[in-house]
Amino acid sequence: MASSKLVPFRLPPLPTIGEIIKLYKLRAEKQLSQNFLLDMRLTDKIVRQAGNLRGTHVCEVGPGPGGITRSILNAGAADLLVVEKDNRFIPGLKLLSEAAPGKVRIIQGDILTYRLDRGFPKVLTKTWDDDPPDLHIIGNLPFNVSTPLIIKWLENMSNRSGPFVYGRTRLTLTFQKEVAERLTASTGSVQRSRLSIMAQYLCTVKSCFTIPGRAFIPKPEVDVGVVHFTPLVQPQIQQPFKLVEKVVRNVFQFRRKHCHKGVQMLFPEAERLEMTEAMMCKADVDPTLRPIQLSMSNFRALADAYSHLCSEHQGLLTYDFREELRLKHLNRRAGSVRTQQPVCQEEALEAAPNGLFEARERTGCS
Ligand SMILES: C[S@@+](CC[C@H](N)C(=O)[O-])C[C@H]1O[C@@H](n2cnc3c(N)ncnc32)[C@H](O)[C@@H]1O
Repeated sequence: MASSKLVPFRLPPLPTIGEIIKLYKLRAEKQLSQNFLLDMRLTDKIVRQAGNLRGTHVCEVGPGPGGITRSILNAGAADLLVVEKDNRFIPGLKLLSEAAPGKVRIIQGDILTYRLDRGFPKVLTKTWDDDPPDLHIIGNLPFNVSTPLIIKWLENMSNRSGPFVYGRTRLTLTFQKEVAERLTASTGSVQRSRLSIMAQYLCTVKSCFTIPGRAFIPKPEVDVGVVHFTPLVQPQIQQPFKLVEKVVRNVFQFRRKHCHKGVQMLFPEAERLEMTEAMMCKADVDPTLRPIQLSMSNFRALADAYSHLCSEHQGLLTYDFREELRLKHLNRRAGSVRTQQPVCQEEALEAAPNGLFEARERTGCS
């Protein structure tokens, strides 16, 4: 931990966030989904969810006018790296950096591509089975960035790359409330989805609190959930991320049907029924359970059984039923050109193997 850990720090009096917004004419860009938090009690509350920040290193993603940034500094962070895409916010962030000399590093860049594995000193690194490192990531990002970002970071977590080269780096992030509910949903809950399994097999995921939309300027259409992630020492599924993602995506394909329907789509049409039966038997999972009723140990058993089948059947791991469907459709179309029969996408779906037709019944993103 940095030596400033023991020295309490408070920012000197500064213009309020509202005044900063006026001073630098920081009108929120609707197309960038910018919504600002001006209430320091709320920004302090978000930052408290990360735990004790005294003397730690922090990366804040999307600081904007700097409300959360101030709370992080007041919480005693020794080193704060902020990554902000929109250059209009840089002068306001520089003002903050001058008020906290030597503590703030400003990067104007995109967090989706920024190399966080190079952003902090290597001495911070802890081994994976040790306690988490003195490094936290905190951010209130637009929803269209926070979801792809957490998916990317979950994969980084499983490979111990990106921000996880330092060990089990903790994350405190905001999401649209419905996404926060999916991330934390337990077995049987209607919010249980692909995101629930992917996040929970790798981390302890804690729903911290909800911020009503009216707390933001301008007010978004939705409420916001604050979620805290701590990577697990032992992931609950011991298979490569891509394999787990494939199994979970296929199972949730038909979220209202029995889970074997989604499992079927992991296999080429010719062997579909036989291999689905083999997989369900090996996993010892009741094929009539709905995807939301499957526990983490059911998903672990399914991923292990699929991995076993992939080791016995070359090419299975790369099989994608959507590609098979696409080729089938193209062949039919070529045939119809020859015979002057019109063929449309609807007909291709009707002719598709059992299950694909039901794909059209899917509700929302799982
Ligand atoms: C919802 S606003 C929140 C601003 C501030 N954190 C707050 O709570 O008031 C999101 C911020 O993230 C920034 N941002 C959006 N996409 C980004 C990206 N890909 N990388 C870094 N910053 C991004 C926006 O410019 C904006 O400042």
